[in-house]
Amino acid sequence: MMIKGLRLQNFRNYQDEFVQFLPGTNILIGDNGQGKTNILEGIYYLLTGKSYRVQREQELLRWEQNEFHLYGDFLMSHHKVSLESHYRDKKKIVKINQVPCRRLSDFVGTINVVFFSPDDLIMIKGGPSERRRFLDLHIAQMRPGHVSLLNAYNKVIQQKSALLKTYVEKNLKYSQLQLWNAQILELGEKIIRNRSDLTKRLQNVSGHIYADLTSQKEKIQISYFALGKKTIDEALFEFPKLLNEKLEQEVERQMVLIGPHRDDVHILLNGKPARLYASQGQQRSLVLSLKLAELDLISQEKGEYPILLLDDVLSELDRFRRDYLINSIELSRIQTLITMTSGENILESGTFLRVEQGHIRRDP
Ligand SMILES: Nc1ncnc2c1ncn2[C@@H]1O[C@H](COP(=O)(O)OP(=O)(O)OP(=O)(O)O)[C@@H](O)[C@H]1O
Repeated sequence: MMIKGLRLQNFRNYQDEFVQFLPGTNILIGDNGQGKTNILEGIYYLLTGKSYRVQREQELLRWEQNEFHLYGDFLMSHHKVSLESHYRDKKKIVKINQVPCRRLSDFVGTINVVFFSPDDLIMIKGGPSERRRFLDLHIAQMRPGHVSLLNAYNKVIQQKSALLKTYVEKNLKYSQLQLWNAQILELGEKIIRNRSDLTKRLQNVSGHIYADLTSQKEKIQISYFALGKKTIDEALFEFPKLLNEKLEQEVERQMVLIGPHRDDVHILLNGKPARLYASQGQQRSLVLSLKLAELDLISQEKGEYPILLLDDVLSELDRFRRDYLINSIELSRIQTLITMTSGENILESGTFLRVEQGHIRRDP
């Protein structure tokens, strides 16, 4: 998969800018604060309907503007695909080949992307929601139905939470909560299965990569930890019982205590929780292994590598890991867009694109 061109209108610090990309490595080079990351963010938003950095589209609007447009030309299996995203008045319209899509899930995953930035270290040290987000974003690209599933599930959780907050005051009955539990069970089971399937595949691939990165000296184990149970089979078997057992406690605490919205991914490094014990360098290696595994899994399923976006990553890796990453990209001919600050001189070959105050030009 590759991106051939991108037009940004009123997106972040871009007024109206067009940029062409070539196969292989494209290096976005410039001083701090010129708009390098904004380009990657635009591509990521165009392909996933989400920003990697912020929750609200409002922040993506160029200051003082009330609408933005993004247009991208892509290649997938030698076919041209054009994607368009238009945001105005809190509404977004997305088009594939000029045809509007009704739902986000109709276009997410058309062209795949893997984003890697230093902020991703939060996947290791941050809370469970960061790890769930990583899984969900990957699954959504592979199985767009996962987006609808999560939306439906989150709505049910919100409705049940609202009911729990007024339960005593309105003198409600358990049977009313149990109606929501039936939906939590049905949707939650599918979410758990999707996430645990992906985790197993990630474990296989990233386990090998991590071992390679550490000359076979260190070992990682990754497993999906559902409903606080040791195995997925046990969690799914106990799910209906747990939902019933926790009702009283849920009423007392006024929150939904059982379901995949509280699950986690356990990452063990040499048998110990990475969240507690991994050093900075080990965290970087872990995230690098997971990202490379993501690339691999997408290519296994789609028959082509996704587009890789690397934001300020190379300068953070030591020589060995950087070379490992660059070799993997070059060997697999993955189209990669890399941001680099002027003067870093980490990469010598590739297409250089100079970014200066919201303007992009090809560097000779
Ligand atoms: N909504 C917005 N409207 C206009 N300009 C914005 C908006 N959001 C951010 N900017 C500007 O975009 C610039 C930051 O762009 P970006 O994050 O892409 O920088 P960068 O080139 O990647 O820098 P660094 O090397 O420091 O990471 C800043 O100058 C910021 O003021």
